[in-house]
Amino acid sequence: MHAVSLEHVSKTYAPQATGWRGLFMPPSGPGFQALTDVSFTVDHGEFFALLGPNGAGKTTLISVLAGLSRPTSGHASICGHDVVTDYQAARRSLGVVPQELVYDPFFTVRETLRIQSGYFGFRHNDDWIDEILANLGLTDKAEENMRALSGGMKRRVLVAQALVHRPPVIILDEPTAGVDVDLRRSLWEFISRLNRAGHTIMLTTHYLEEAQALCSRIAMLKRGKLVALDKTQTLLARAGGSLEEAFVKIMNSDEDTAVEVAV
Ligand SMILES: Nc1ncnc2c1ncn2[C@@H]1O[C@H](COP(=O)(O)OP(=O)(O)OP(=O)(O)O)[C@@H](O)[C@H]1O
Repeated sequence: MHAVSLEHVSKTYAPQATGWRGLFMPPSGPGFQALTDVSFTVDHGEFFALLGPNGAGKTTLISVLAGLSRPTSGHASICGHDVVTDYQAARRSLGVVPQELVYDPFFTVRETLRIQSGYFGFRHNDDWIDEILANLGLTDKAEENMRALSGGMKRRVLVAQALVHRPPVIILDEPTAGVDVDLRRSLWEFISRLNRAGHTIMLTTHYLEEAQALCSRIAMLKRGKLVALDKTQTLLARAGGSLEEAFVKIMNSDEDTAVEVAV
């Protein structure tokens, strides 16, 4: 049983109404295909990167795994639980750090984490909440209101929120976007520790040097298709340099289908 599994996953977004006609007529047209026949697996304990340029489909894929968006076809599962037919078990096995800073401005950090714990049925979770706060450098912010935190601090809370139910699989969607060097370091230290403790980590980032340093295997999406999947070292050896060179080479390849896929 894999930590994450995607089998022939495609996702087409429904057509959007545009212009003034949209006020009177239902949207028509083929919709937008954000993912096309994506298949891969991530094993337990892996530190895995999902890379791709803006609009490649990374967030869409994460939304499918988190049960926020239904695949148009294909199947996805977390720790063997189908994200559609066994949603609750799949969601309990997964912690997601979203790309956007979403938070309720009326609660303190601790209240936010208690509420999140409650969603997963954890009532007396303060010991674990304190441990997460300490590891993310948030202990002295615990009683502060969310709206009073800086952007980087809010991002730390998003990471904390994803961890309250001790999920075996953690997905981070660009966790270090707009984050200072100090937080970036402490964040990666903490995430690496979670990985060493057995958690499976899947991350998207535009900082390729982070993926190169942290991840043992890398997948690349281009216009919704999987175009590379291999061990980091193998990708580097093929490109003869850095991950950035490998990325640019693969993204500029005319091939629209998988070019370097190895499992
Ligand atoms: N709800 C939606 N309705 C229609 N199209 C959408 C929707 N969400 C995303 N898309 C489109 O799907 C494509 C993939 O978007 P997605 O956010 O998954 O890309 P991404 O790889 O995460 O990009 P980024 O690196 O910029 O975050 C984009 O062209 C986007 O405009």
